Amino acid sequence: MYKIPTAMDMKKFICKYKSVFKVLVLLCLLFANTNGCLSSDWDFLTGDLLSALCPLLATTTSLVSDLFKCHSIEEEGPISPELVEECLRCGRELSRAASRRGNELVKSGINLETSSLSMLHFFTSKLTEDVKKAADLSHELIAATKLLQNKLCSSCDVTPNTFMAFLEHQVIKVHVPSFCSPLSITCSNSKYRSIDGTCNNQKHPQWGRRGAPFTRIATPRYSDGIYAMPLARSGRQLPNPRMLSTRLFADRPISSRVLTYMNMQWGQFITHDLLFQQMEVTDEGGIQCCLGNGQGMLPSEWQNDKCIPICVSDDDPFYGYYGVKCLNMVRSITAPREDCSLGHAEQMNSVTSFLDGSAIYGSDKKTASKLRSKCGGRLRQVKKKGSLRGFLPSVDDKAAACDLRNSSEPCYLTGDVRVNQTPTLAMLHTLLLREHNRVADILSNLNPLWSDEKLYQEARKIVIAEIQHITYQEWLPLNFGENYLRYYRISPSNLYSRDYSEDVNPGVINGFGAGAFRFLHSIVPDTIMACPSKSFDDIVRGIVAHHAAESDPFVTGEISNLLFKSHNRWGLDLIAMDIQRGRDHGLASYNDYREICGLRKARTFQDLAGEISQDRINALAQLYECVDDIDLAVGGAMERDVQGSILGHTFHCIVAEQFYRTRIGDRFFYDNGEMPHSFTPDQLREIKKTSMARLICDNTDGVYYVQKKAFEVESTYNPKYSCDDYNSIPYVDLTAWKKPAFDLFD
Ligand code: HEM
Ligand SMILES: [Ca+2]
Repeated sequence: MYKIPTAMDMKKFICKYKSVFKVLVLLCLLFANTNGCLSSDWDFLTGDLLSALCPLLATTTSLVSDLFKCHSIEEEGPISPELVEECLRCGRELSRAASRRGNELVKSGINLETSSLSMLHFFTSKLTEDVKKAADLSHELIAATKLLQNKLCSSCDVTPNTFMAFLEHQVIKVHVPSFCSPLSITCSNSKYRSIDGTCNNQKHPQWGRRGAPFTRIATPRYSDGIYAMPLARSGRQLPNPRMLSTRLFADRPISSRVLTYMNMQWGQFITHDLLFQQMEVTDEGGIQCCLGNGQGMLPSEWQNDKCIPICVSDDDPFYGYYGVKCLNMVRSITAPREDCSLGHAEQMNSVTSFLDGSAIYGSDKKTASKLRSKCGGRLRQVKKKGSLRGFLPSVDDKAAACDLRNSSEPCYLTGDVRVNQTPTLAMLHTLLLREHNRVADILSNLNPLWSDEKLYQEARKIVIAEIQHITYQEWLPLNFGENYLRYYRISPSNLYSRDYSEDVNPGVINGFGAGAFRFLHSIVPDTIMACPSKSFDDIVRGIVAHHAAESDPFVTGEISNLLFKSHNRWGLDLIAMDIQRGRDHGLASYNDYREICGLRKARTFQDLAGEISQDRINALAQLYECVDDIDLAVGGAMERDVQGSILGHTFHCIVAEQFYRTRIGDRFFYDNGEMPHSFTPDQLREIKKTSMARLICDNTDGVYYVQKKAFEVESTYNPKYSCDDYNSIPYVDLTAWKKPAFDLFD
């Protein structure tokens, strides 16, 4: 049933690294005493519940008490299957007790009622049933790992880190179906992508699917090796995220000279296609970690174990004025590992990792079906007076999904619940909804006998190809430079590419979603366009005329003080949240990522001089105790830009790696040739004519002129052209999709 490591295995392993252990033991002892304000409530739970729930594990006599002594290894038996099973059973009990406790806390009045409405919506975002089930299972496995660690480490010279290294080498597979069994997926030979991303990779059908754990390129730095928030090398707390935000990311938004607001908007849109890190919620509602109106931290006995609030100091330059001392923050949901093994926590991606239009079409079958009109291959849309084109449909229960002042305000339904974050994001969703229906109508005219299903799938395939083309042909080279595309061999090909590899995991890298890509929060301009009185076309015109902010460590107060404030006077700090989120996910340090990205690992702050300016090095040295402590989100943001890119070396490398995997690991990538689902050469040539400007021209009523490069501001080098000028803004002719009448069922 189990692949159980033997005591001998463990002893050999421990003995091999004995000298290292002695040093680590000291660190381990330090860790044990420095949990402080950021610890999860593990101690509380184990203290109170363990002896009641798990008498076997609570006893002080260890079943494997002599395991780590380095003599007479031959006499030792294997770690008993009973121990592992007992850890699993208790892990389940403990995590269920923790979730019951979470529900009770909300029911007893510790809820988010006093937050602004939009903040409340943010923290109460519901999990679908299957996502919740997987998240619950991962809690059980994490708790079981922790119990095993406690048991094995309690009476011996072993630290959390060495325990994890041991697990890594001797993975304890849990093949007890009642606890966890690896997904078994049967794939058909479909010509189209599945909605949930399964079966894209035929060798690893689970890769890139909705609900998959994020992939890692660096070992995590949880302080207990498993799930506890990271600490500084010294064992003390890492610097406060809000302090880092105010000291290093000044509120001084500088306009980008070249990039439009649309460039920022596309970035957020493709982010939402690639990943979604949902937060833990209870069955009774969102988790509150602060005293009602942020005036302080809840005492630990009232805090949910998933709380990771951000403390704010009394002299904070903004919140100090309002007496705010605590910003709510809750841990991301976690996923079981692909093989169900015990080990450190992995966070869950609750959308498909592929760049596959999941934000438009949904990542699960139920949502996908709800979004379809079931006629002519179209998506559901609503009509408005005075406009020939459709708009996004509304959710059934608007008040539950949106922050509304009155019920006539919109609250949209799309493939992604984050659509309502800003009006300009909803605008982009609308453009793509219209594009789908426009394409479906043309295909239907060309092939009147095609079924709704065939039209939907073909239109979806074309729209996804357009999204991929715009991203890889226009957006990536503009933001990260042509060199980067060449270096990673993902430059647009003349026609087909043949680079698909079923050995490349298309999953989203944890350090990309919880670190590197979030740096682009700095290009959010200070006026987030929120003008419901403007017409749709006005918003589109505005978005290609307005500038994005410069990509630098200066960010607008709109997101560093006022996020989700709605009618309140203060909101959240997205920069502090990005830093705290990186810690929540146990992301390796900036220094570790430097090394992965080919730079020399810094031993002193001064070693950063090649990438970071002296004044920023000085600021970092004042805030962090040790160069190894620097968070990825902070160190990466301080680096000078790589030539031709809006990112510094380390972020650039992580982002490049991600877009490489997103392309090479996607069997359905639009220009893959010689596959049963590949576009014909005529079709692909047409797809490659598309552009952001064309997408705007084809899906608005009254936008007649657009600059050719819509992600760049208008200039003499990038002038506006008429939408009717098909030479300057080429048009995608779909006649290549006309099939002979007998060709109905391919
Ligand atoms: C108006 C603009 C934007 C707003 C208001 C916004 C807001 C947010 C919020 C509230 C989160 C969740 C934070 C957390 O709980 O940890 C988030 C996550 C994220 N944002 Fe943004 N964002 C914006 C634009 C962008 C842009 C332009 C990019 C990149 C090009 C970006 C990349 C990300 C990434 C990678 C995540 C993590 C994925 C997720 O779970 O959503 N965001 N953003
Ligand atoms: Ca996706």
